[in-house]
Amino acid sequence: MLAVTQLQCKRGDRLLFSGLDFAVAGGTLLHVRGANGSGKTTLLRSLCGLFTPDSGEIRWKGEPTRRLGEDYRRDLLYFGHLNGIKGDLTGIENLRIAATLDGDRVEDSAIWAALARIGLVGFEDLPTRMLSQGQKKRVALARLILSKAPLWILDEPFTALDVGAVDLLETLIAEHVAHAGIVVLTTHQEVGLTSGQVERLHLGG
Ligand SMILES: Nc1ncnc2c1ncn2[C@@H]1O[C@H](COP(=O)(O)OP(=O)(O)OP(=O)(O)O)[C@@H](O)[C@H]1O
Repeated sequence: MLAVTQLQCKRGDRLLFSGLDFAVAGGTLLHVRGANGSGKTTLLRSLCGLFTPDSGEIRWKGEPTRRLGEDYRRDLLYFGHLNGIKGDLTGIENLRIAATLDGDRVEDSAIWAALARIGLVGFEDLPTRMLSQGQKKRVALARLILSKAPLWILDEPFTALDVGAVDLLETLIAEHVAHAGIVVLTTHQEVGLTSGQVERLHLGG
């Protein structure tokens, strides 16, 4: 479903990777690994169309992603280093806006339920700038519960989460893969799955 051929990325004069080939089918977790600076974030941003590779092709359902444009972005949920959470807005408002931007119609009751599942009962109506770092991250992660996108691209999603939130995120990832979704992620920890495939890609030789 997601296929990369002969991808090459440079940052300045530094060649991060070249000739990168891989394909990921539904029901698969692709764990991208490599040392600090090996290009993991650059690869994930390339997959999302946020960074332009020097050469190579990224295809989704057989079509080049640059040609699919919006049709690809609708199928994609990207979770980057920045939470993408607006501090002046409440958790409810943030998730409502995120869903609208993703092109999803989501009922408010589903947003309240997502925030409850992620452990934010009682914090739904506070401006998110009043939440702790971990709580802000939980608001952002609630997007995973609400999203209908088949492709999740998650860059270090476990950072700043406590044990309970780590367990929940592992469960969400496992459920997504079990429902034939694709997860591409970078993390320094192992992620267990109850069903589906785990594949590994190592950057940096
Ligand atoms: N905006 C930028 N301009 C120039 N070089 C950059 C830029 N962003 C990243 N780089 C360089 O590209 C290389 C790869 O960075 P990238 O963030 O993709 O690595 P990473 O494997 O995700 O690292 P980490 O594990 O530390 O998060 C690094 O050497 C970094 O210095």
